[in-house]
Amino acid sequence: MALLTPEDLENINKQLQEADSSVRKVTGLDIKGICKDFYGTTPCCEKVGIVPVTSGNGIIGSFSASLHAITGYFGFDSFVTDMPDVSGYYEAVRNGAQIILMADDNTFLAHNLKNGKIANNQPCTGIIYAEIASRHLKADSKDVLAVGLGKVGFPGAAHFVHKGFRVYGYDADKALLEKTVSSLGIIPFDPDNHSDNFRKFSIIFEATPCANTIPESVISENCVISTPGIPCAISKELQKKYGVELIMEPLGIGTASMLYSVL
Ligand SMILES: NC(=O)C1=CN([C@@H]2O[C@H](COP(=O)(O)OP(=O)(O)OC[C@H]3O[C@@H](n4cnc5c(N)ncnc54)[C@H](O)[C@@H]3O)[C@@H](O)[C@H]2O)C=CC1
Ligand SMILES: N[C@@H](CCCCNC(=O)[C@H]1CCC=N1)C(=O)O
Ligand SMILES: [Mg+2]
Repeated sequence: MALLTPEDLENINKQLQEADSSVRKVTGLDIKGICKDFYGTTPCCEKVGIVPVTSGNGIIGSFSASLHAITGYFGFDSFVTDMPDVSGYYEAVRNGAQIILMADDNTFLAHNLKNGKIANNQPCTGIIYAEIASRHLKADSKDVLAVGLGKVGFPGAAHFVHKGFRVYGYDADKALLEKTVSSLGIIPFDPDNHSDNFRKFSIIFEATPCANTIPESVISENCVISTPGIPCAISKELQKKYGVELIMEPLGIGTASMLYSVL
């Protein structure tokens, strides 16, 4: 399980603002606009209780504080409980939380106590990053390259398929790639050796825990790389050389997707 580090979360407000302006450039809408349009919901000051959780690797420095900043950015009224775990959950409900946000090492959830809706960060992240990329105003075709088909990547690839895109997919885990090819009907495509069907993409989606997974050969001018994967899927040089519009942010876009999906 790739866990966030406090370094990933530094200047979360700045990272969120920069990601928002990239989303606006690519789609003409900001993150709020995408979430509103996609989920058909809008926040009206729901109270969000953020509960730190000590299990497993324990509390991640600035994780709760980052969620507090993120929920505020999207117009929610939020608080972090003083206590963690069960006591924190009790404190959140007693203090009027309508939505609970909490994460252990495997699951990061949003639970709306009023309507019973619950969301998981992994599919919500894959789907919203795919949704953003699918709205690339200057896409040259409906072809998409999706690298990394795990708990975040698979739902993202599935979303592109449901939206009628032609998905070329790759995962280092051959068995997983095979499973995904048969279940989603995507086209297997290894970006590192594709001499047979050489091609470039204007929409690329990446969800792996590895750096530099997108080689120069598949990048087209002014392409969009929508990547929740940490660390970054391409080098700064390649990003500059091809005028790549990078949609990448460590926590906020996925959290917004979770929140809008439970309203
Ligand atoms: N930005 C955000 O909001 C979020 C980011 N993440 C990050 O997304 C990444 C993926 O998370 P999960 O899907 O939960 O992990 P996962 O382990 O379920 O999936 C990762 C997949 O990438 C594949 N992979 C690894 N190296 C590869 C390579 N070099 N080329 C192609 N495929 C490769 C693995 O075989 C695996 O199937 C992690 O870095 C995680 O930290 C996760 C949640 C939210
Ligand atoms: N229990 C800790 C939080 C652990 C979060 C682990 N999950 C991740 O790092 C996922 C969530 C989005 C990206 N990666 C705390 O309450 O401080
Ligand atoms: Mg995010």
